[in-house]
Amino acid sequence: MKNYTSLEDIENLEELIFEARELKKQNSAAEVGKGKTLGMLFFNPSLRTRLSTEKAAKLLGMEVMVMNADKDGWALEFEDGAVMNSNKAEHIKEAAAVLSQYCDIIAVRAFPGLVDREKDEADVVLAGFEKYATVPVVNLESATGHPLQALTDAMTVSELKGEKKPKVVLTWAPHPRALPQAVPNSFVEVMQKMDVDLVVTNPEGYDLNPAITKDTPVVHEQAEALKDADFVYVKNWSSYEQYGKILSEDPVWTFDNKKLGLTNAAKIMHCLPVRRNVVIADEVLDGKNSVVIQQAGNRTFAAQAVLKRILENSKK
Ligand SMILES: NCCC[C@H](NC(=O)CCC(=O)O)C(=O)O
Ligand SMILES: NC(=O)OP(=O)(O)O
Repeated sequence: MKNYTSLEDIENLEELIFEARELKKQNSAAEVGKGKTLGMLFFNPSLRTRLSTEKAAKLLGMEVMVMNADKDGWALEFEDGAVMNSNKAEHIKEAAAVLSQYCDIIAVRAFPGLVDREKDEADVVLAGFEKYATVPVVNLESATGHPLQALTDAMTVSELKGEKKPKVVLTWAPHPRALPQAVPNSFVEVMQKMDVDLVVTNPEGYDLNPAITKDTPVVHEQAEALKDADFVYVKNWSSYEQYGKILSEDPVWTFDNKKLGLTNAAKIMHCLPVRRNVVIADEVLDGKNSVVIQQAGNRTFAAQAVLKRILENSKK
């Protein structure tokens, strides 16, 4: 693994999950990152990604530098050939090259604008770092994907599934704000790599990018999709078709105990942060089927597995 910017960077998912689960058992410091520095740039807020990735790096012996790049850094220009006579003070060419001298791995969080689909799909911030950094780059949630979350989700399913091939349902839920498709995109991509029956359910108008769902069934009847589910991943996203729009806030899609009753006593997952009683009802989040805390706990070990792979690879 050279970079970790999308699920495509995983050579063998099963091995990587195994590694993360082994690291969880050890939960102890290693030497592989000694003398190496992780630099993390956040263009958006974070609790889990920021702290679990920092913890993961430290467990590997790395030094960590974190910057709220949106607030504390110079406004960055990403366009090639731009005449920088407006509000952007620094070009990604210099920023990435300079950071590459301070860091052995650069990790970046940059959400989409949710206005211009083409622009978001170009993932300019992450792609800019990938292009101009001379060290490995890790995606901490970009405009289109959240692969560290997805690896965590895959690890959590692997820990909790029984002998039989599980039915995994990704269901849309309402939310007052327009949210990215990054988390559901990466969840679909990672589940497609696993031995599970995956179904996506969402209201009409909320179908994810068909280039991502591919032949995964997309059902507009939530109750039908939830039938016999062993895992339900609840998540809001804004419309992909009417890009970035909120088309519905219908509470009929909120995940409550009645919905849980339609499943095969499913484990309930969410990446967090979650809006209680809008996305998922208290009774579910506080009930025994919720695994969201275990899921968030696994973030450390998924990140550790990825950073370890990158460090080992860059030693060669
Ligand atoms: N990193 C995990 C989720 C981040 C983001 N959620 C949010 O922005 C929720 C914020 C709110 O509830 O206002 C998302 O859905 O991609
Ligand atoms: N799940 C997740 O990425 O959480 P944060 O946004 O708090 O990092």
